[in-house]
Amino acid sequence: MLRDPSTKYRPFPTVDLPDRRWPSRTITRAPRWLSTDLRDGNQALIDPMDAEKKGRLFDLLVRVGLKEIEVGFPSAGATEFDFISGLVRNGRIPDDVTIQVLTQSRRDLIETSFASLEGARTAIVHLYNAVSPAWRRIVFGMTRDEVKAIATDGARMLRDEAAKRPGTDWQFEYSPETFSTAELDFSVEVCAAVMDVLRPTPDKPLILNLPATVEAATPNVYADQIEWFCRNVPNRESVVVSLHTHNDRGTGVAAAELGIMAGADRVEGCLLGNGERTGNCDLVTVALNMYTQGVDPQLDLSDIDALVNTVTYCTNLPVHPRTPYAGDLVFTAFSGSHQDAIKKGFAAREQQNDEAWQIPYLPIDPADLGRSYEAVIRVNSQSGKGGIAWILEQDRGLKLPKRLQADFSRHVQALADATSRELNADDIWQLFQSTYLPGEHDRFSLRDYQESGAAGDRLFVGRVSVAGEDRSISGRGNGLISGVIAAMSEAGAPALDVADYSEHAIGKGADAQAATYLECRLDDGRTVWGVGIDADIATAGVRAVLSAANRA
Ligand SMILES: CC(=O)SCCNC(=O)CCNC(=O)[C@H](O)C(C)(C)COP(=O)(O)OP(=O)(O)OC[C@H]1O[C@@H](n2cnc3c(N)ncnc32)[C@H](O)[C@@H]1OP(=O)(O)O
Ligand SMILES: CC(C)C(=O)C(=O)O
Repeated sequence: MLRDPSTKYRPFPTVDLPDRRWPSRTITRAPRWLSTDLRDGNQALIDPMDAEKKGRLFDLLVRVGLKEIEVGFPSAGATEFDFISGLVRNGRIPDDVTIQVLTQSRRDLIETSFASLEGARTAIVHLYNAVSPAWRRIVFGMTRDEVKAIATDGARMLRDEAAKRPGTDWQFEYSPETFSTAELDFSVEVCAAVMDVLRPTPDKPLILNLPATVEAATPNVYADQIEWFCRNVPNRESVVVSLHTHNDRGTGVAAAELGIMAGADRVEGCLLGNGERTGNCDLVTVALNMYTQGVDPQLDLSDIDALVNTVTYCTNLPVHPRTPYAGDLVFTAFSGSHQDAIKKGFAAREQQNDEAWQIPYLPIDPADLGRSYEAVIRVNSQSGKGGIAWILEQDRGLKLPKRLQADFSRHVQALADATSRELNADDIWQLFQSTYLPGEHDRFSLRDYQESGAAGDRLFVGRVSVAGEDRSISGRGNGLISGVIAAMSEAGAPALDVADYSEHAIGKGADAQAATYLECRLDDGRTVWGVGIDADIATAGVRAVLSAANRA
């Protein structure tokens, strides 16, 4: 890298718009969406989609609720042409969906584009040519007027081809490609010239699509450009202002959002942000960002995993696990303080009277996207007691008292450090069992027992195995637990002083079990926990005493 990058790269000029209004606006309704997955997305793939994949993706886009779908570049070749004409011929386009195709401003390509749409009920033909100084000089070697003529010549060809096919309801889109790096007044001049040819009206508007073909500035600059354009384009009421951002600086979504605030009506992009280089605007993210502000995006993203599966199958591109909303890990917390807050959030939600979503660290309810709460908390060496307790509660129905959570989390931490890997629910359950529940290496294990007596004076008589040898023991107490503790001293267990006791049911009905948690102090000042789980609540208590005795 250069020590002084200014010798090679220049700062992007700002727009002179001191009375800009977009910064104080908010997004209050969904824009018109145009999916270009099958065109801009497709042209950026290592292996462009075949007809089967294009068909699958088309069906997904329809299911999601996209009403305008750019289905390809018909003049690119037979695969494209046949797919598009096949959609039309085979009646695969729902009545409320309009397909769109892209073409350069060349007669043969425009004729091919119209031919691919033969018989369509309605269609949008999208014409483009680059207008910025660099493209004028480098790509076309043309003056401003010559570049404007590419656009107007193309517009005339669209008009004439459409006139030959009155059976189709034609709409037109014009993109001054490289808009965001062109002079604003020149973009307006070219668009106005195209409008002069196509003569749009408020009832039959022209879509003027303003691409950040290569993202070159902060998104506020793009918003200024859009607001400036909206103010200066003639007959604004006869124009649908459309945005087409790319993500070269990582702000394609932000630019689209600010562009909507700046007055645009329509947004082009791809599901999950596929597209040239770093991608197009990610429509899923823009839509769900709106959703989290309480605005209906008018897209159905309620099965995000199915969407991801289809998109990855069709594009053969992976989705990064941290991709907003759609990545595998975006609803998962590994770190202790996040887990603690999420767990508390869910507990608080149970007490809440309304539906308002306020779970720390989760900007959206995973369930709204068809995701379960299972993966919300996962455990590794960064995790804390709250997360571990959550997993035991979700997976096993155990509601550990707080100090037991802390006790157990030390064991989990030691295992996570020793293994240097994530611990799944099974690992955690096995560790819990080997730490607190009966096992073959226990000194004390319960064979059978009986209890008798009245309230306040209970007699426990039982048989326990002590280091492999069966012993009969008995003890009295004002309750069963104290009776067992008294009996266990006959078996050689250390004195246990109960500091805390709690119990709860696990599950419901005939299969329900009970869990008992016992915190005991020892004579030497240490604290040990005992846990008992049994179908019978009294037996769960007895097991908890033996568990504590074993751990003592
Ligand atoms: C920003 C975007 O994403 S634009 C969309 C880009 N998508 C694609 O290119 C995918 C499909 N493209 C293709 O299949 C082919 O490129 C085709 C069929 C369009 C054209 O192929 P070819 O005729 O072989 O030419 P090629 O792609 O090299 O085009 C370059 C020529 O088109 C000219 N050109 C570029 N854009 C335009 C335009 N919008 N209108 C008219 N001419 C144009 C160039 O100046 C160049 O002309 P030259 O040969 O006189 O120098
Ligand atoms: C053709 C236009 C809309 C385009 O894809 C771009 O500029 O990125």
